[in-house]
Amino acid sequence: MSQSLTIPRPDDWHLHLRDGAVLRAVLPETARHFGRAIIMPNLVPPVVTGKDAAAYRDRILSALPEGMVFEPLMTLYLTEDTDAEDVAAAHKNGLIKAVKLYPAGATTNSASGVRDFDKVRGVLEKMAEIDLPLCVHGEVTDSEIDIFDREAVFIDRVLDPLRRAMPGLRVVMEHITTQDGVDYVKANKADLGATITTHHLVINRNHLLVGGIRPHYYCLPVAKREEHRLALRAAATSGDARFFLGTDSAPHTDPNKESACGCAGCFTATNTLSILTEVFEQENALDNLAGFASENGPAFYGLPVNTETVTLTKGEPISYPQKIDTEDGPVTLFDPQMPLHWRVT
Ligand SMILES: NC(=O)N[C@@H](CC(=O)O)C(=O)O
Ligand SMILES: [Zn+2]
Ligand SMILES: [Zn+2]
Repeated sequence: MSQSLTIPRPDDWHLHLRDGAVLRAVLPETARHFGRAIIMPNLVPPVVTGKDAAAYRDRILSALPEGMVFEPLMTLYLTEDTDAEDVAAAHKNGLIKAVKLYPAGATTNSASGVRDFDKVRGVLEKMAEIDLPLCVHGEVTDSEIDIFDREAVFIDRVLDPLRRAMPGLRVVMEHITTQDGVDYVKANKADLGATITTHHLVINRNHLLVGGIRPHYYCLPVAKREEHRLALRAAATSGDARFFLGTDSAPHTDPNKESACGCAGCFTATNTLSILTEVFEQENALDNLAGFASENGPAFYGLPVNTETVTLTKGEPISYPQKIDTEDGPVTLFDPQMPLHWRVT
């Protein structure tokens, strides 16, 4: 007997589309299944001003194939020179849905991020006033902090003090990877949410390092111990509305991944929904998939749930490409190392 599940069309609350040839190749992979996505601004150079975001949105919409419907939800990259009035104007005219904070040096293309939090105080105060959420890459960058501890240390040293200093600022902890992240969200109110990626529900650090180093499992924040993966699975499938899907699908071409100094990022857009459904089924939580993938994100961002639906049908394991070709070179798709039985129809 075939089993099927219909949910509102999902959205991706953390997505990297890049630009140019890679944008053209990866955009359909997301637009096929997702209605909207929060578009990360870490281009080179980054999307800093309202003007940059408007131009990037136009490039995304021009890259969308005929007949596909997709709404990019734009963000601005917070720098120490960001102008609070420009942010407010871009929010007022509906262009942006969030501002993104990268601690300088924390991840791919984060060099223009924030070093001195005093310099962005004015912007954060304005955001609290106009109720514009701050999305945070939550890792400290201090060289003496072990990479596996950087999220937990960020919560204590940066995030918690920042939230205390900015009451009223709504924050999304992006791509949480630890029990500490889960606990911190749970201990707070609905003004704090967190996105969880597909791949962090599937891999732990052994997948990355045992039996040979696997560059396509390297992302930031780096996958942690198994107990943390289990905490993320519990949070994502729990039905708690403060947790929602942000795939962090982050394409890099193979030469940039399979390198002596490979880039961080897992590309998951193509098979994300099938993987997620498999995970929710394994956790006996198929009833909570709609919340995680389609409802909790819009609720946090104050947007309507998509009215269209997608149906997932269970059957023989599906096939999907190993790589997506782009004019800049191939991009390897995330391999969940398990058969996927749920097809999106
Ligand atoms: N997640 C990643 O490993 N990489 C992202 C940046 C980010 O989200 O930190 C990227 O832009 O490639
Ligand atoms: Zn990040
Ligand atoms: Zn990201």
